[in-house]
Amino acid sequence: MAPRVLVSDALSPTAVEIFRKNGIEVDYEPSLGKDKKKLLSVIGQYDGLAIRSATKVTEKLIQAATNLKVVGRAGIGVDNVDIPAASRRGIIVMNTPFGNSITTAEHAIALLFAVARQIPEANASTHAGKWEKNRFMGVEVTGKTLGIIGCGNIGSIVATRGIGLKMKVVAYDPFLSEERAEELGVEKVELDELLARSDFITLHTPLTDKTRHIINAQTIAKMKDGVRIINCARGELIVEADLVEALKSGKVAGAGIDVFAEEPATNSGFFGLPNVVCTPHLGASTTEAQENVALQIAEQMSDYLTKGAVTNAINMPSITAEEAPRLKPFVKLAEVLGAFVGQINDEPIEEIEILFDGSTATMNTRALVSAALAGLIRPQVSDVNMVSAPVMVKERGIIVSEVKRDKSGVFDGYIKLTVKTKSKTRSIAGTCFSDGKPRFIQIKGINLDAEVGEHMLYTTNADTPGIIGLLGTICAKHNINIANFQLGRDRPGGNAIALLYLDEAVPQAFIDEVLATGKIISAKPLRFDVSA
Ligand SMILES: NC(=O)c1ccc[n+]([C@@H]2O[C@H](COP(=O)([O-])OP(=O)(O)OC[C@H]3O[C@@H](n4cnc5c(N)ncnc54)[C@H](O)[C@@H]3O)[C@@H](O)[C@H]2O)c1
Ligand SMILES: O=C(O)CC[C@@H](O)C(=O)O
Repeated sequence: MAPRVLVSDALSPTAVEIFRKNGIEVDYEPSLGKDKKKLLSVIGQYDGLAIRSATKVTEKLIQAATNLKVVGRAGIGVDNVDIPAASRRGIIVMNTPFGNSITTAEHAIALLFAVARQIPEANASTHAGKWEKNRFMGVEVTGKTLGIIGCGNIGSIVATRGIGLKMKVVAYDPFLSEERAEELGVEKVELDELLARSDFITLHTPLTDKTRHIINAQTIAKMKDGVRIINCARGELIVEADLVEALKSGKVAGAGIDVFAEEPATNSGFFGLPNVVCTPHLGASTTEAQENVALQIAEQMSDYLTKGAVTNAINMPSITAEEAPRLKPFVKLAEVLGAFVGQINDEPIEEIEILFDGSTATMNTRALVSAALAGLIRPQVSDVNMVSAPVMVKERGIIVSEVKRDKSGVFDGYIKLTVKTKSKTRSIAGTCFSDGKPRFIQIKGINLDAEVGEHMLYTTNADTPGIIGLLGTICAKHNINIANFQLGRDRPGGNAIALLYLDEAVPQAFIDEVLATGKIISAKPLRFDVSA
């Protein structure tokens, strides 16, 4: 059955064409995002949800979205999506991080000029037949200092435009390297210095716990008198009441506000202030940007729903359409390795190390780590996947480390999982042969070569004669067919293991009987998802 996607905000119709071209059924309901009740009642039918900013993807919506696999944001900010809730449910959230950057940067520059020269007010007055030449005295931007808070994609473009306008550009961004700052021609400074030196301040950070209310009465007090502030990022970066106060007092000479703490903003302290230029979240609203983001999100969502390729996901490592087929058997391998340890383990896990040897070290190991964690945690939480597993592992306080190394043995490449609990360290390694099927090649440091089947039995014993006969006899007694029987030991007479691939699951009576012989130390029935 073709995957189904709902477009619940006003995306360019290009998105619909692309979904259809990719064999996806699509319902285009551009105002549904505003109708929470109706959206809630239909969301369960869809595999994908394509949105802009009007649709709020809340935990409640996610709970009702029983088939949802991907949320695609045609734009950058994903603060209208409850990402932890989506991750817990294994739903990928993707955005289009570059499609509207230029457009938004241009809007910031447009607002900067509009504020500097009071263009909207002058326009209204002129249209009204007044000729108030003396009322509108502006300021030049040439030679002025532009302070950029958040110098990522959009902030960097604003910086280059500012430099083109002969402004002196300073930037505050803890993640901006000195090299990048130099390359852009901006001076990297601390926040207080930016506040003290800037004639214009423009905001370009995402909304996070650290950036929320970054502009408030205290930070405004540190600014130059007569500063002008532009916000094309998110409304909640500013304590709006504090800025309104400063605009009224003249401490802040003007503001260009594209985004509001509450949107749609129908009532705001900014409204009616003559020194404020407002636009209704138009930063991304150009034909070019809307085409870009619609096209990109529809391609990305289609690639994920039809080929398993992951691009620009917020909560999952990327997997390109080209690498998806090569990676697929190794994703399965990582999952079954995780599932092996997850099933034999009976204590809380403290640490997990995932070693990538040889060719596997050159693959997309972040995706493989996610797959191993999903396999590991699935025995406890059945509906976990590669998106939700890392979140769940983190929530449980488990330390995960990844090691890569050059080819070290006979295999072109293999993956080894080592899991530490309070009392034990367990390890298992596996590889994929050219048939694309996973094989276990080492358990507890003991070499073997075991095909992975849906039903398996793992036993440990002291290396003594008679174990094959013993297990074979009990299988025969329970009428359970053995597809494959693998043995291994660390040394003659030492620790030995057996891994049986069976045609069906063993009942508890079987395990009791095996243990009652006194020759088997432990016996664990295992189950693996071996579907392609
Ligand atoms: N008005 C609009 O229509 C519109 C359009 C596009 C994007 N946006 C908003 O603009 C924001 C920025 O977009 P972008 O593409 O430049 O994102 P980006 O991720 O490329 O850049 C954000 C920058 O902010 C920096 N940052 C993070 N925390 C910070 C902090 N505490 N202090 C200072 N800097 C910090 C990051 O290091 C990064 O360099 C988006 O998150 C979105 O909310 C608005
Ligand atoms: O969709 C829009 O119009 C706004 C998009 C913008 O806020 C973004 O974060 O990309």
